[in-house]
Amino acid sequence: MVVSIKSRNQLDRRSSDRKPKQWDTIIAESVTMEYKSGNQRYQVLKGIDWQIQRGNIQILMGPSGSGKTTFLSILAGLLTPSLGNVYLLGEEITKMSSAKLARFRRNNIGFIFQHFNLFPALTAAENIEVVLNIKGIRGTKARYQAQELLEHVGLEMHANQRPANLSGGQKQRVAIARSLAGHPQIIMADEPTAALDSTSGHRVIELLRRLAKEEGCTVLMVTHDPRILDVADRVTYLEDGIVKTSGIT
Ligand SMILES: Nc1ncnc2c1ncn2[C@@H]1O[C@H](COP(=O)(O)OP(=O)(O)OP(=O)(O)O)[C@@H](O)[C@H]1O
Repeated sequence: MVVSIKSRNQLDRRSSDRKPKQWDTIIAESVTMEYKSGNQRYQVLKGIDWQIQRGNIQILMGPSGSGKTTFLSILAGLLTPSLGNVYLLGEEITKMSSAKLARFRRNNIGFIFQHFNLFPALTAAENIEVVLNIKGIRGTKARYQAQELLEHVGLEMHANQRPANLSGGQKQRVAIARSLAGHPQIIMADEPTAALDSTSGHRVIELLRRLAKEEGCTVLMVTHDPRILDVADRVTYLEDGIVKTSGIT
């Protein structure tokens, strides 16, 4: 896939340009992932070195099957790499026990997926309250914070609606509001605008931009959506299991 970007500054830099670790929210060191298929093993990720600085919006692009979702899942601590290390906010998540990692993810990462994953039986506000409850925020405080989060995404008037009564864009904004519960420092999103029409897509993109630029969240997105390039600080192009700086013009 050929995409255009405004400046070569958006391109990934090679490891010689790497900043000291304290500046980076996410660091991947030699990340390798092998899958097995019958007796065969094949490498989807081939020793990737990579990093993202705080407050950046980083986009991950690449052809279908190039390993974007696998890489995002490893960076999020949802998958363990075959080899290599991942550091989030200065902590090595690849060394954490599963309980510690689950706690770390809960406290620090907000996830946004293409298919919303909202609970259909719960209202927009309740969908957010559930996550707040998991994070130890309950009762009136959770109700208040859920309302505040819905205001943040412009959906305060829809707090009592169930997902079936919301448009795709509104559902995605509820999902974003939910991912912000507890103020995570990192937002990870897989195709957050893929299911949205142009207006809703732009609202979601603007929201993600505000989170990064006004609130210092680090946003990592897998996307094929060229509109997101307008707000991206950097674009990484993944191909054949490695990070390529070419292929983007
Ligand atoms: N659990 C798994 N077991 C075996 N192979 C897998 C597994 N998950 C992914 N793969 C394979 O690894 C490769 C990379 O998959 P991945 O989903 O990471 O790619 P992608 O770049 O996100 O693709 P797309 O843009 O189509 O979503 C694909 O060939 C896929 O079939």
